[in-house]
Amino acid sequence: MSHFGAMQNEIYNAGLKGILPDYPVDFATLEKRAHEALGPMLTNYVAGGCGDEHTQDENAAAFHHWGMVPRMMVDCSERDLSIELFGHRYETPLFMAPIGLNGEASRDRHGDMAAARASAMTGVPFCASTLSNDPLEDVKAACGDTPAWFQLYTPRNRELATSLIRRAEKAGYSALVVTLDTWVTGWRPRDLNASNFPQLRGKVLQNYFTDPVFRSLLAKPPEEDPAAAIFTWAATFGQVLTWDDMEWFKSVTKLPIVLKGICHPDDARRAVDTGADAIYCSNHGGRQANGGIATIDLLADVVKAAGEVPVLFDSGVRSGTDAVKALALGARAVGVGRPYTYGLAIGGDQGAAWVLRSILAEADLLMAVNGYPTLADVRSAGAVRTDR
Ligand SMILES: Cc1cc2nc3c(=O)[nH]c(=O)nc-3n(C[C@H](O)[C@H](O)[C@H](O)COP(=O)(O)O)c2cc1C
Ligand SMILES: O=C(O)C(=O)c1ccccc1
Repeated sequence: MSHFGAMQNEIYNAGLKGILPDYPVDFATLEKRAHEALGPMLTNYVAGGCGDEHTQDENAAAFHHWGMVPRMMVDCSERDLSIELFGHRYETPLFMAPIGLNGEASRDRHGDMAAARASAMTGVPFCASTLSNDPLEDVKAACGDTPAWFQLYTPRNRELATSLIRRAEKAGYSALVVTLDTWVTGWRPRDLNASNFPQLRGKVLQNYFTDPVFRSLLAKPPEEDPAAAIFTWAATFGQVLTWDDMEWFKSVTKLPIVLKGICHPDDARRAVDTGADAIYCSNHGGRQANGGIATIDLLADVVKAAGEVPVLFDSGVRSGTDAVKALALGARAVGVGRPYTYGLAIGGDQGAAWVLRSILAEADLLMAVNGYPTLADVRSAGAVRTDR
């Protein structure tokens, strides 16, 4: 039964002894502090989105036109925020979305390890990105007892793709999240104006540089000739996937397959028909396609089309309230993206864990005051669109 809301009393009680929190609990202050810590180049990359960033802004803003109706005289002195996914019971309905730049976000440049430790501390599962400053084996080990998932950017070279999948299986990841929406990078004015793309400067490529198949493609090891290794990475990075590829994924691994980037109900149905174990409704935080619709506004139709297949969600979640709204609209689990990376920037593992705990505390207390003791109650209460 949930204890997440207890963070509130801990903060007030510490205040009685004159101790203020080290980190903020609201997104606006968190973002401001993180941008100061990251500096302009990394801020451009993490905070930036595609085009004029309208889709990215809408992702967060659209939560405001969804509302929930409180219920009274319900015993919700205990709340249960646990969920079942891929045969495992998780204590929280959150997960840490894959963020390829975690490695660079923390001061020691081992932000993937710090994110993994935050996962171990909070029980919020970490979806480790293919793009990482530390190899996926080390990252998994740092997740402790909390299950972790591996996000795959499918290389054009299938032998390399297979090698990454085998490594993820061997390391003990319990799901494979295949990202569909980023075989080519969206048009990102902030990065373009600064002429800076971290991967092309050799950042976050350690999963490739430590891979035996990748290394076999090189004349010299990456340690000796990093420029050639980066060139080889760029040449193999972007594989366009089609529905026919599902057969290959199903043949190559027994891990549950999650398709990330699904926003259309027809695509959700196709994913189910071709054997996806979960659907991940996301527009990549508005970083890939501009001119899109806030993902939260598309979620309910994707959930309906997915039927019994669980739907994961991200894009624009900034608070516990946002998370509860996504759960009310049918998400099985809700991905926190930029907020935890900002936590890494201001306080490493402690900072990321603080952000996750704040979001959980707000969600728990919202369920308490709204009279929703379980996530089944949240879902049956639903969310109401207020602008129509
Ligand atoms: C800096 C950054 C790097 C990202 N890297 C990846 C990645 O490596 N793989 C992936 O599938 N998604 C990646 N994403 C997308 C996130 O998984 C998630 O969909 C997005 O952050 C959600 O939007 P939000 O953070 O605004 O809530 C990245 C997002 C950001 C901000
Ligand atoms: O920055 C991103 O959102 C991201 O995931 C990515 C990864 C590799 C190439 C381009 C974008």
